[in-house]
Amino acid sequence: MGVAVMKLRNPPVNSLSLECLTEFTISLEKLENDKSIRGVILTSECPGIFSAGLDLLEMYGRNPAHYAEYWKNVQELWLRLYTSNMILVSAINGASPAGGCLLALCCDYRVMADNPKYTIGLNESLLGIVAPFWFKDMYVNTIGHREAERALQLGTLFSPAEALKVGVVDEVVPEDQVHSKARSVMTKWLAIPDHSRQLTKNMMRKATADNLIKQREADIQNFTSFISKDSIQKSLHMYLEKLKQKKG
Ligand SMILES: CCCCC/C=C\C/C=C\CC/C=C/CC(=O)SCCNC(=O)CCNC(=O)[C@H](O)C(C)(C)COP(=O)(O)OP(=O)(O)OC[C@H]1O[C@@H](n2cnc3c(N)ncnc32)[C@H](O)[C@@H]1OP(=O)(O)O
Repeated sequence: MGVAVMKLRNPPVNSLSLECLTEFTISLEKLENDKSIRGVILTSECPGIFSAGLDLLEMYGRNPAHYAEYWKNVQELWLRLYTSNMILVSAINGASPAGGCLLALCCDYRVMADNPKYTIGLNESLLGIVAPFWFKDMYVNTIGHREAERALQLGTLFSPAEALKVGVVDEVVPEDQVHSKARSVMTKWLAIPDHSRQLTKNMMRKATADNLIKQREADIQNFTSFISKDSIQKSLHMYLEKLKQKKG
């Protein structure tokens, strides 16, 4: 039926390393250019984890040129996903913090597994960093200004039930039904003529995408100088240590 399933596989936690981001973008571009493909189901092959988000090791202890290169690729993936002409449905089968949530938010429909261990949200503030304006714009578009304002400041990671209530996801289903539900949602969306759906999607998303497109270079500079600050590097160091200590 012209549907591809993209399974994220970058063990152990599907963090979006530079290599992973690049491969993701290339795969998406290939699918976009394949006229037989009308929809993509985005999911994960890592048990219990959709994606741990951006790779912290790409943003810690590197040089400014690396940060700039990394951020350019993060922007590129986001623009491709957010403005895709294809129908994107995410089957969120695990934890989905920060950049993981970003991937899901780019989709047209989000189905999440009903497992309270899995959380989703833009938790950047918990790391001592700030969600960039285009992450924020997409959050506002999805859950509204008030909810986004609160969730961004608190760095809220929502359980599936909370995520459904606030609108971060569209549907929560038993874990063993995530993929079948994503497929049935896709079937419904495929019934809509592509041209009208695509024009409508473009109308809804263009202003948000253009907001980044018109200031991509400045956004790269902002990221690079922000992430290079000693205080921010210290926060990331502490966060990475906390992740290590969690293991005991
Ligand atoms: C006003 C001026 C503003 C200017 C602003 C300009 C720009 C904005 C600036 C910055 C924005 C940058 C945006 C970042 C978005 C992000 O995505 S940041 C990443 C956020 N991700 C997280 O917080 C997730 C952290 N991870 C977890 O919570 C857990 O690992 C997990 C995903 C829930 C899985 O838990 P589990 O118990 O299964 O595994 P472990 O915790 O034991 O992890 C295994 C292994 O993996 C390492 N790891 C985990 N997450 C990441 C990651 N995101 N990147 C890299 N590595 C990760 C973890 O450290 C373990 O490693 P090991 O000890 O070496 O085995």
